[in-house]
Amino acid sequence: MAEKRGSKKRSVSRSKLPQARIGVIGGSGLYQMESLKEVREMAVSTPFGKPSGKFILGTLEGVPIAFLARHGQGHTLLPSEINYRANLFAMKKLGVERILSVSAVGSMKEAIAPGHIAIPSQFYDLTKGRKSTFFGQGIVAHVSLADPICSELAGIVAEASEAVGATIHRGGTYLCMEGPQFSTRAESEVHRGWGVDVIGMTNVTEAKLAREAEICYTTIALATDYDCWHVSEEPVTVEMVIKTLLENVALSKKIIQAAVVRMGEGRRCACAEALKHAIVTPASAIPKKTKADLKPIIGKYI
Ligand SMILES: CSC[C@H]1O[C@H](OP(=O)(O)O)[C@H](O)[C@@H]1O
Ligand SMILES: Nc1ncnc2[nH]cnc12
Repeated sequence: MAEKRGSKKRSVSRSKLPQARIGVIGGSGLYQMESLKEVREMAVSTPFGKPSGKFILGTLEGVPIAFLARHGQGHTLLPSEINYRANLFAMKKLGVERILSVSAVGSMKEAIAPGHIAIPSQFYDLTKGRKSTFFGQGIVAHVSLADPICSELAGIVAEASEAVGATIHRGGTYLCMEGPQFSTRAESEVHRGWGVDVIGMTNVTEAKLAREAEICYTTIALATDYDCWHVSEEPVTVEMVIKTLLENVALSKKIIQAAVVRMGEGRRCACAEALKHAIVTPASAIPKKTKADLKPIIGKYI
């Protein structure tokens, strides 16, 4: 069922959209979730343009899920081409409260071997000028990003990962580069010197927008390679990444399933109220159109 816009078409209001509690963003190698039941596809419109593709809505262990492949179903979008704002806004519109983000990453530490799962707690942003805020257009807000990952959700994922037999690394820093090229050896050495744990090209932008949308966010990062710093490994190639991904995609699906059954209904974390003291602009000064566009995000505060 596609959501329609325009004067001649009937628009579907947010309250009529099926409300999914958990969002799953699939990265490289994860384009669908066969275990979903009662599945249907939905195109969701946003004031920021089109998401990466149609959402797959369904249930997992009875819990409503919204799944989106961030690079598109055929992996047609570069990390820099992804419309992160549309993806996250659509998740909010669909009623998502928690996002599990599955990603391929390069490992910057010997101990994080290919095939291991990292659940980072921090990001370092080296992206270049991506659109990574919903604000502007007459409304100013500054959310806290000191702890960009929801520790409650990350804890659930860590427990779930261990339960399905994954080797996990809790905490650490995910450096998000712009890409699409992989790092030079010099960059890789510098990143290691900074104490970075894993490197990827997508997650920080999602985490920033999730926080603005008051959605809990955690990364399930599958280490696929040692980037290009490791003395006894060849520099990373797409072939290397895909091979490790294909060997481990079933593991990430098991982790998602085990995590979903461990999630209760309510949220005790601060993510749910991230905007409470963040909006600077008084409601009376926010342009009408901006208010209307951002209603799913700011509606409860203005
Ligand atoms: C296919 S290798 C590089 C590619 O893989 C990661 O994608 P994702 O985070 O969506 O799993 C990395 O960020 C790059 O986009
Ligand atoms: N080495 C690497 N650098 C950036 N993104 C990646 N995704 C998987 N491996 C990566």
